[in-house]
Amino acid sequence: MDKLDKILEQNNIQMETPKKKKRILLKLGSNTLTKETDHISRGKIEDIGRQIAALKDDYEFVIISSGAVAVAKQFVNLERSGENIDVKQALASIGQPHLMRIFQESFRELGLLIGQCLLSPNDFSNEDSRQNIINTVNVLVKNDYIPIINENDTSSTDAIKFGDNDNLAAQTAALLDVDLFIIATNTHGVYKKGTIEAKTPETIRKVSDLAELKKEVMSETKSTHGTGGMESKVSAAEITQKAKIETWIVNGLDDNFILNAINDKVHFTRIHH
Ligand SMILES: Nc1ncnc2c1ncn2[C@@H]1O[C@H](COP(=O)(O)OP(=O)(O)O)[C@@H](O)[C@H]1O
Ligand SMILES: N[C@@H](CCC(=O)OP(=O)(O)O)C(=O)O
Repeated sequence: MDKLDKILEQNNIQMETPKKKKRILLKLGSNTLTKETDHISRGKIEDIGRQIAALKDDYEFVIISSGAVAVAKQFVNLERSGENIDVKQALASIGQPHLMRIFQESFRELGLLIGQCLLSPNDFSNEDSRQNIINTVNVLVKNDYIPIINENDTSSTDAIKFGDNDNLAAQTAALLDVDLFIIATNTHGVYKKGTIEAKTPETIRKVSDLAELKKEVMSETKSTHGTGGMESKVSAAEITQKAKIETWIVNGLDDNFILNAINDKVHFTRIHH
């Protein structure tokens, strides 16, 4: 017992211990951030900020945000086709500061502060890098800064090739041992395959068998900006499931999608362990 505890006990003073906040890792895909248009939606980023502000007494957020390539495509036309990997890397380099500017401006209006972290897949296999990521994020969060993470597309190409920001997000969730991993995409979670084909999509609401869930995924279907499709989201959930972290796949296009999922007001896929 330290000095302060002794004094408190002798004087029968009860100190309220601060409530431990739950940590949510929120992955935002390009489709969510563009609302499936050809430009980043400031309105969507504000919607996300408002929800984080509303939840900030109980939850702390770490964000993995795609969108660097999408934002650059809005106003840059590099010489060669945007489908070449090196051109996409250059687009990501141009788009990333713009993406962060939009986050910074929109979040600041809501009293939220941000920091940027760029990570590479290799970081997760290097013990020093792992510890450095944990340390940086912890200091940011402790000081009420929201870390906004993206892949470092200059040194690695997994995200822009395979949509592996889902994988990066899952690895980060496991590394930071978060309480909940939310993947925002453009569907109300994973639909039963037959119901997509019948054009009456029905969400698989609760699942733990990911091999079964994979069978429901249509592997060739990807949307406007998306790179990984639903397959990479289910693979990401395999990583978090092993780490005993619950994963939610929610529709980020809806307003208030985080609040509505937490309050069970919308359909989404909940993957438990
Ligand atoms: N069973 C399924 N349920 C829902 N979406 C599916 C399913 N199978 C494939 N998909 C496709 O996965 C897409 C989401 O992945 P993606 O386009 O990479 O989005 P994001 O940019 O959000 O990462 C959906 O728009 C849909 O076309
Ligand atoms: N680093 C890239 C990520 C690309 C990516 O994974 O996109 P998505 O499938 O929309 O999550 C970018 O910011 O554009």
